[in-house]
Amino acid sequence: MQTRSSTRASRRDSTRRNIAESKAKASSPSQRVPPANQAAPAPVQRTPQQWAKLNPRTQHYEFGGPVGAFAMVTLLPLLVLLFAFGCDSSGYDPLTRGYRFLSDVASLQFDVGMLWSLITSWKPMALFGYAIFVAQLVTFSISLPGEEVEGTQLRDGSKLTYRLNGLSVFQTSMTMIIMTGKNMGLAFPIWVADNFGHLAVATLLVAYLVSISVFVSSFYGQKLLALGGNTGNKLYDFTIGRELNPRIQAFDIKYFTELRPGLIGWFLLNICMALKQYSTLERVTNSMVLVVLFQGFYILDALWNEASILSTMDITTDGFGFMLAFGNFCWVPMMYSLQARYLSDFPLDLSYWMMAIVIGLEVGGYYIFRSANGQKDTFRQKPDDPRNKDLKFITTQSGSRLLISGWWGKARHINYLGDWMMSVAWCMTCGFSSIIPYFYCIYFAVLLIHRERRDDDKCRAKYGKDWDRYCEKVPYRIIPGIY
Ligand SMILES: NC(=O)C1=CN([C@@H]2O[C@H](COP(=O)(O)OP(=O)(O)OC[C@H]3O[C@@H](n4cnc5c(N)ncnc54)[C@H](OP(=O)(O)O)[C@@H]3O)[C@@H](O)[C@H]2O)C=CC1
Ligand SMILES: CC(C)=CCC[C@@H](C)[C@H]1CC=C2C3=C(CC[C@@]21C)[C@@]1(C)CC[C@H](O)C(C)(C)[C@@H]1CC3
Repeated sequence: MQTRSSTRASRRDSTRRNIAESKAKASSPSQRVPPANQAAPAPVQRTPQQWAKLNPRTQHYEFGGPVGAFAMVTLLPLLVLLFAFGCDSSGYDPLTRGYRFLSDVASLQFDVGMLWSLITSWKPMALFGYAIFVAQLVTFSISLPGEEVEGTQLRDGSKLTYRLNGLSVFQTSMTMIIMTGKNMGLAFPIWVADNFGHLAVATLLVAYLVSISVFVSSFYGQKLLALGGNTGNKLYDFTIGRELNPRIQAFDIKYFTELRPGLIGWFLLNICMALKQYSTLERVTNSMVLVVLFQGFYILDALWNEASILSTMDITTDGFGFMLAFGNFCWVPMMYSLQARYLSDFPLDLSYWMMAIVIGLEVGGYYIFRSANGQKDTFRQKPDDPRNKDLKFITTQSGSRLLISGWWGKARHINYLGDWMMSVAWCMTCGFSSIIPYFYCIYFAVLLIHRERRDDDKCRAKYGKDWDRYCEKVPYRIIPGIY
């Protein structure tokens, strides 16, 4: 497995090479690359006909079309609220292990009056606190220095520049939060844990606000739209994302959202849950230590390897709409912190056997996830690297090469398998008494299976017969020999 510093160095080399090549090639204005720290490139003037050609109408729906979009905008937020307010540990239910409200819903004893009383008792302080958190992340993302790198080439020929300062944003915001909350002692994490539902509403409001603003602004000025988010159906386009790279000058809203509020918010909530457990138990259980460490490591790994996100479909292909705004502002912090939350309500110490299984799954999953992603990155971005020398590949007509040995010869998305194994390890830290913490690995399996199909469609459209040739050589999608 390659080391983290060599991965970073390789990315830096390739980024510099990209910038140098782009500068040399910059024959048309759209290929010009701005110097580091400069605002967004000057927009190229095009006629309305040229824009219409560049932004063709989307002909195919994904995610169940407008009906699916409606469900996403309404049902997913309700699900978050259900988990946030419903996981009330004061009752008892064998399946949900004490999460009373959920069992009320399951047994159809749901009381609308109860929901109304929740809405009317909502605490605006939660929105105030969350808004300060997001404003702080925006301020640090804009002001802290970081390496300037280019993203992949867009279909208008241009390349956008991104500033990689995720780790310094993380460190600085954590320091600020610790300094601010220090005088409050455990009162701060206890407040956060006790007001989880109110915070969930706040994240939801911010997600709606950001996605509505971005959707409205996509109709003004000359904007590059996402190929999949320009159907003309407003609800669908709003949900999937109409504009490809909404920006305020050099500040890229999609890039910021993808790696800052969700991941850092998730980390912070986990720490608060661990401190809440400490406040009631006067110690932290081994299960809580494991889940906070594992997820913290996953989050830091994502920030450390920040540049790799530039080639994911979320950045290169998908527009920025409600789905990504909601996913990152609300879904990731509120739903991904479920295990730590559960363990703060129902403390549990794992047996040595269970710890060994959980650690084994985490280490094995991380090894597959990181080395598969790293192998593809090195192969694509540093072709001369000696680590590539034994790898077999096919060359496609588009010029891109597809690996057919190493990790990418075992299954077409072996990296998803590693990611999913980690998700199972996290859920297992909660033992087997309740099904609630297992929501995460079940949802994640659905997300990854669906994502693999979308990526397969994208690659078939891009590579045509070469993709079929690749699929013949690497027949499995995610699990070698099984699926
Ligand atoms: N925790 C979470 O909630 C989530 C985590 N993830 C994780 O994010 C990571 C990134 O995933 P994702 O963006 O889906 O995409 P991948 O990192 O799997 O990359 C897919 C792309 O890689 C290229 N490619 C495919 N096969 C080959 C090959 N054999 N050789 C070389 N290049 C190939 C293609 O792009 P090209 O057009 O360049 O050829 C393809 O579109 C994954 O590890 C995933 O587990 C994803 C979603 C949610
Ligand atoms: C239910 C719903 C609205 C789903 C929206 C999907 C999003 C939650 C996910 C889409 C792709 C994601 C990625 C990550 C988090 C979840 C979302 C936003 C990611 C940032 C997690 C950390 C990884 O290391 C990653 C950087 C590879 C990853 C990128 C994709």
